Order: sequence, then structure tokens, then C-alpha cells
Amino acid sequence: MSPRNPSTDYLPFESRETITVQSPNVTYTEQFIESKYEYQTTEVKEECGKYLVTPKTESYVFRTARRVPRLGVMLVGWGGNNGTTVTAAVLANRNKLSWHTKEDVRHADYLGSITQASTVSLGTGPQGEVYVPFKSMLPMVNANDIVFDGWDISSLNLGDSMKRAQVLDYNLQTQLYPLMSKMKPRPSIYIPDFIAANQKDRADNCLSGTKSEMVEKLREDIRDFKKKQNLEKVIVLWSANTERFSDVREGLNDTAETLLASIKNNVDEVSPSTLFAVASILEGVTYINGSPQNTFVPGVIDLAEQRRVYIGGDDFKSGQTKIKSVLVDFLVSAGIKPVSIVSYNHLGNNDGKNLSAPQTFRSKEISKTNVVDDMVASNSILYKPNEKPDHCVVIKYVPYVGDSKRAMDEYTSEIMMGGRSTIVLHNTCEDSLLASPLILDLAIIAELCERIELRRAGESEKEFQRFNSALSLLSILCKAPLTPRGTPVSNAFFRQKLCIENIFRACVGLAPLNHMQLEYKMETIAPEFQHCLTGTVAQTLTSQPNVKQANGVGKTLHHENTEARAEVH
Ligand SMILES: NC(=O)c1ccc[n+]([C@@H]2O[C@H](COP(=O)([O-])OP(=O)(O)OC[C@H]3O[C@@H](n4cnc5c(N)ncnc54)[C@H](O)[C@@H]3O)[C@@H](O)[C@H]2O)c1
Ligand SMILES: O=P([O-])([O-])O[C@@H]1[C@@H](O)[C@H](O)[C@@H](O)[C@H](O)[C@@H]1O
Repeated sequence: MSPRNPSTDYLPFESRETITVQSPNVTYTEQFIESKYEYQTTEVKEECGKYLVTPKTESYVFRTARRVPRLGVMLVGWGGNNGTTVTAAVLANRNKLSWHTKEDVRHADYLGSITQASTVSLGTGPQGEVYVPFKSMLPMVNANDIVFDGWDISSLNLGDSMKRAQVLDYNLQTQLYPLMSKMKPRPSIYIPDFIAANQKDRADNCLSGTKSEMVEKLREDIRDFKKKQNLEKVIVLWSANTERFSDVREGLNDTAETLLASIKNNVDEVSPSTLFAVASILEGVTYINGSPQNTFVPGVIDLAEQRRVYIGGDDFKSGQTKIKSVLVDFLVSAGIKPVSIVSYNHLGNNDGKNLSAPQTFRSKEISKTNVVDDMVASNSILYKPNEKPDHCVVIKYVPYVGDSKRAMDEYTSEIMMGGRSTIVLHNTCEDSLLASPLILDLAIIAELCERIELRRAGESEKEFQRFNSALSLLSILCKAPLTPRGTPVSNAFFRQKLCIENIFRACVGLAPLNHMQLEYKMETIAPEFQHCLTGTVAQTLTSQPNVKQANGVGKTLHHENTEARAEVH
């Protein structure tokens, strides 16, 4: 099959919907999926040391546009390890490439992407729980159809940048080079003070002029890309070097007005990432920050809210921190008390080189350290107010290992009666192959969110609203989730996944997943839930006279197990 050229032979909207919900609360029109949804919460008040709990129900209407647009993603830092790798991955999948390695033949895939390689429980079928691909929950952009462009301070074309990154197997690189070498990053904004001085050697592709002029050039680039590639939507995503934090000061960047004035006055303390965010917002284009710096100063958030544009981030949650957001949740939920967490890693890619500077490392240290705060705060049995585990983050630049990051973690916890548990992890992986699938997920989920609206049931059609501009639905993909001002941050991975799954379920009128499985716990199991009683075990149980028959079917296995337990004691 000859490689598809997305700019000419893009297929029109194909119906990618494989799920139809049969409910009086769900309506499918040509344009929308509309669902009536009862949102149930629990209000808690504390009075005189007692909790007064009131169940609450609020009726909503969700509306999701079904047409999946032709999407372009513009990467800032396109010539970097992540930028080249994600572009290569989409080209390899689109063209169904395979390549020989020293072990076997590999085929292009999207492992590590929750939209492309994870499943969700849809409900219960004749054989038990039914799992479907995450991407089938709602109409989503097909990863293979995403068109890339972007900016880099390095002028290298993407074929040579892919070689420089040394992430992908040689036999795959050779197949991709002809395509990738035709891609050239657009000149970008380079302000040396915001990244490590060791990045200077790459900076041969830089814009000049005032900050206002550069913002206008970025806006022109976005329009140019959209027009030339015949796109319906563009999303801009920062995958460039980690910057130092920007100062946040009244009159500098505390409101949209002061920020725009600072740009107009060419004030030094406005970073390249903030300029990209402003340009994107002014173009009405979602902007996502894959790095840990505080791009989203209050003025950016204010501007995004004024223009009703989505912003999301910060800092891809790709490896050590992703594991941390699972392991600490497990420990604390199990009543075990982490008291010391040490996360060390070394790597030799350009990201590691840039992070070898104290000011850029500090940005990363903050995002990698704050991830446990909500989980620790959730258990006042383990922790006194403001008590936290020791938490140390170390990153070292070791050129020889390249993109193959070595991550070593030590978790020391207190267990019962003075006991101590130390868990040590070692993880070697290509850092960019962890982050690249997240770039796809961020873009695909953000684009889907642009097609979702909701209103309270009593309101008129005109009252439909989007999600808050700070798109917290992306939290699962970020180390330091951006949430609407004053709202809680949740970092626990499975809590985040359940949140996004349940919101997408609400869009098609399905109740939230609760894993109660009551149908399998009652004393008499209804026939349609007797999936587990198959084969000889089922016949044995149902033929026994003392097994209570309910509509002609037997009890579950617990009867046999009870007898076994009785013998032991
Ligand atoms: N697993 C991961 O790779 C991972 C995880 C979380 C976060 N991140 C973050 O993602 C970013 C990219 O990681 P990477 O491994 O691709 O790094 P990289 O250094 O290979 O790529 C960054 C690219 O950005 C370019 N650049 C620097 N300043 C720029 C500017 N102002 N405008 C345009 N381009 C600019 C550089 O020339 C380089 O090509 C880093 O900030 C990193 O901290 C990466
Ligand atoms: O995602 P994670 O593995 O916790 O954190 C990673 C760091 O350990 C790594 O040193 C850095 O280069 C990456 O950008 C990423 O942030």
C-alpha cells in the first residue's frame, strides 16, 4: 500500500464509532451524541466531631460533536528527541512499517499511549466484563492521521535530527529518512537566559525582532500550517527544552492585560514558552506544556479564560513520576507509610544536558517532587498535618547512555509494629519512547475535549459550556497537572484514569465505573451472570443436592472453598 499523503488524499470523516448505547437518555443525531446524565456526589459537613453526609444528584446534558476533524500538531522543539520520535512513530504506523532488529522483526505500534493501546471496561456481557479500546469510547482523531509541523532553534531537518537523537533502530531510521528529511523546523524564539547555556551551540534557527513581532510571526506560522496542510484544527504543544521558572509579579504577568502590555513593551522576563502560549491563545488554538516550567503565569490563564481556549500541562508524566503516582497511592491506600522517597536518574540526551544547569533542573525538581502531596494528605492516620515523607530528586547528565535513561528509586516505608519496608526499583528505558505516546494522547484528548459541551439539565441550549480553560482532564499525562484556579489536584494515576473514563462514559450516558460487581456478590447469582460456572466445575456444583438452586443455576465456588477452610481448623 503506497504511503498516504495526508495533505492530498485525506479520507473524509469515517465513522469510527463502534459503540451504540441503547438508552432513552442518549440521542444520536448526525452531528451530535447527546446524553442526559445524573451526576451523583456526596456532600460532607463536619459538626461537633461528627460527619453529616448528604447524597446529592445534579442532572446534566452532555453534547459531543461526532465529526472528527483533520488535525495538525505543531511542536515547539520539533527537532528534539521527543519531537522527531513522535513524528517518526506516526509516519511508521501510517505506512505500516516493519524493521529487522538483532532479535526479530518489529512492527510500528503505539505502546504507552492510553488512547491507542489501553482498554476500558464497558460493562458485562455473556462471558463477563467487556473491555473495549479506550479510543472507541467516543469519536477521536486517528493517531495515524495527525500532521506534524513545528519550530526549533536548531535548523537541522527532521531526518538528521532523528539520527542525532539516536532513539530509533537504524533499519527503521533508513526507511523514514526520505520522509523525515523533507521536514524542516520553523525558526523559533531563543532567549538564552531561560535555558542552559550549553544549548547555545544548537541555536542557528532563531527569530529576531521584538517580542510582539515574534508573537505575530508565530501566529502567521500557525495560520500558514493550517492553510497549507488543509487542516481543520491545530494544537500547539511545547516539547522544547525545560526553561527556568519565570518571575510572577504584579504588573508584569499577573493579568492578561499586564502580560500583553509586557510583551508590547518587550520586557525581558517573558519567556519563549509564554510567548508561544500567548500566540496560540490569540489564534484560538489549544496550547499544551510538556515541560515543567511555569509557562502558565496568571496572565496566560487569564487570557485563555477570556478567549475560551484550552491550555494544559505541565511536564509529561512519563516514567519515574508515573510509577510514583501509582506506587505511593498503593502504599498509602494500603495503610503503609512511605517515609522516604529517593528518585535518582541519569541520562545522556539533550534534555539531560539542558537539565544539568541548576536553574532548569529546579523546574524539573519541583514537578517531580510535588506529585505525592495529594496522596499523603489523604491519610491523616499515617501523617500529621503538614507531615510529608523525605523526598529527594536527583538527575545527572551522563552523555554515554544517551536517551536510555537509568532511573533508580528507593521507597522506604513504615509497616506495623516498628517494621520497615524498603522497595528499590531500577528502570532503564528510552526516555523519548515513554514521552512520545503521551504527546499523541495529549493532542487527541485535547481535541476531543474541544468537541464536548455540557449544561445543567434545566438550562437552555444556549447555556451549553465547555470545560474550564485549564484542561485538568489531561492530568493523567502530566507530572504537575494544571487545574482551574483554587481547585484540587489529583496525581494518583488510577484515580486520574477513572476520572477521564467516567467523563467519557457520561458523554454516552453510562454510569461511572465503580467495580462493585454486585451482580456477582449476591447470595443467588442471576443466570445471566453465571459466566464463571463453565466446564466440569460448573457441572459438579450444580449437580450437588445441597447447592441452593436459583432459577436452575448453582451458587458460586464459595461452597466448595468453605468446606476446604473448615478442614484446616
Ligand atoms: N521522557 C521524556 O522525554 C520527557 C518526560 C517529561 C518531560 N520531558 C520534557 O520534554 C522536553 C523535550 O524533551 P526531549 O528529550 O525531546 O529534549 P531535546 O533536548 O531532545 O529536545 C528539545 C528541543 O527543543 C529545542 N529548543 C530549545 N529551546 C527552544 C525554543 N525556544 N524554541 C524551539 N525549540 C527549542 C532544542 O533545540 C531541542 O531540539 C524537555 O523539556 C523535557 O524536560 C521529556
Ligand atoms: O517522567 P519522569 O521519568 O518522572 O521524569 C523524567 C526525568 O527523570 C528525566 O531526567 C527527564 O529528562 C525527563 O524529562 C523526565 O522528566
